[in-house]
Amino acid sequence: MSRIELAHINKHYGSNHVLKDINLTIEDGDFMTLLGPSGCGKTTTLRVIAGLERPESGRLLIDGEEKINSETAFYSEPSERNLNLVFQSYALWPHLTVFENVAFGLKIKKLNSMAITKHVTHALERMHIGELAKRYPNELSGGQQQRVAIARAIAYSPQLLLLDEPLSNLDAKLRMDMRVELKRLHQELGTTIVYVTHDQVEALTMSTKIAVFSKGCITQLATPKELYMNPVNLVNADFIGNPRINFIEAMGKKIKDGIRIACSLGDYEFDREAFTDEIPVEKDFACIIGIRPEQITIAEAQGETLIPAIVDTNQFAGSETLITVKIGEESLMIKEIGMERYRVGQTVYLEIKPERCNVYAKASGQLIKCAGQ
Ligand SMILES: Nc1ncnc2c1ncn2[C@@H]1O[C@H](COP(=O)(O)OP(=O)(O)OP(=O)(O)O)[C@@H](O)[C@H]1O
Repeated sequence: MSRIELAHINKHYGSNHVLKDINLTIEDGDFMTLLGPSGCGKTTTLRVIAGLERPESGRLLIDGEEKINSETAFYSEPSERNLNLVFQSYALWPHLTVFENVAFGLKIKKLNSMAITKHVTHALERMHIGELAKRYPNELSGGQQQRVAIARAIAYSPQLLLLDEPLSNLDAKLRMDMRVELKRLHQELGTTIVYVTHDQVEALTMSTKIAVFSKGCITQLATPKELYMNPVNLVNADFIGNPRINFIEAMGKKIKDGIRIACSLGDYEFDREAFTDEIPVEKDFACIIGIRPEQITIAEAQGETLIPAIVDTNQFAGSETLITVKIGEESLMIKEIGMERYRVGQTVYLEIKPERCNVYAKASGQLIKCAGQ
């Protein structure tokens, strides 16, 4: 069992307030990813959990046991937290072989040699580096060393695994393989994993929950699907999704049971109603519509609710095609599965369904209507 509770954690480096009242509960068995751009406080949060940083205020509990209490100035040592850590810099013992590096922690736990061989072999195989067992770290590439570091952390079915950008040195294919392995490990062992990354694909593909960091704060805690579908503000909407979400400026009006959104798209007057519950805004307001590239559909024939647009570029991307279209001054990105179907300069007709749109208040940047409503 491993449940982690962070409450009101604040941390400064000099005058730099890097963690601003962090509150986060990581449930037993969660694969919790701390996601955000560089410098937003992800690693510092992980280091606080590990006991490598002391926050000035706040509490940390692991399995209900107090590990930090700033009020009583209590900070338990990293060795008392029963953690397995993998950092971006993997710190392998240079004088030990790969096998010995992975076996190191198991020897300290006093496992017999047969059990050690079994666990080490299995961990190396999981990381696809079984053939490297007899090599020394200086005979390995950065990516291979990184996988040895993960093998070392997972060798003894850990209950809690803290991983800081553990796949950063791997090429695209290996990273994908390792994502599958980590996800499988999580499913098989039910290990609680706290995973730091700025890579949204890693976050979306592996996590059960994602905490989005921005400038030392958590701005959203959600499942990958919730986060992708309904980012709570414009910053998160822009950060999640590749290709990026489209934003269209519009005017919003509060109506009975929902919202009316209107804007000019070239010569077309876009004016739609959407149903939603509470709208926390005044009657009329400036807003931004957010619509994902795969949520816009293209037709070749005209229709009353379809918006005329001109194909500007086509990007063939294997299984899908990315199309940019121009509507007057507006440029939109659309994603279609399959080969390119339209030529540059061709007039096409777009369908934008209001129920597929997120609507954000322009002034605050906050979500006021979710897609799916
Ligand atoms: N030991 C330190 N001394 C001073 N400032 C630090 C120290 N460690 C981190 N910082 C600063 O704290 C802030 C948060 O850093 P942190 O490493 O937590 O960010 P991050 O989100 O993990 O970024 P990255 O993805 O680049 O690793 C940054 O502004 C960073 O420069």
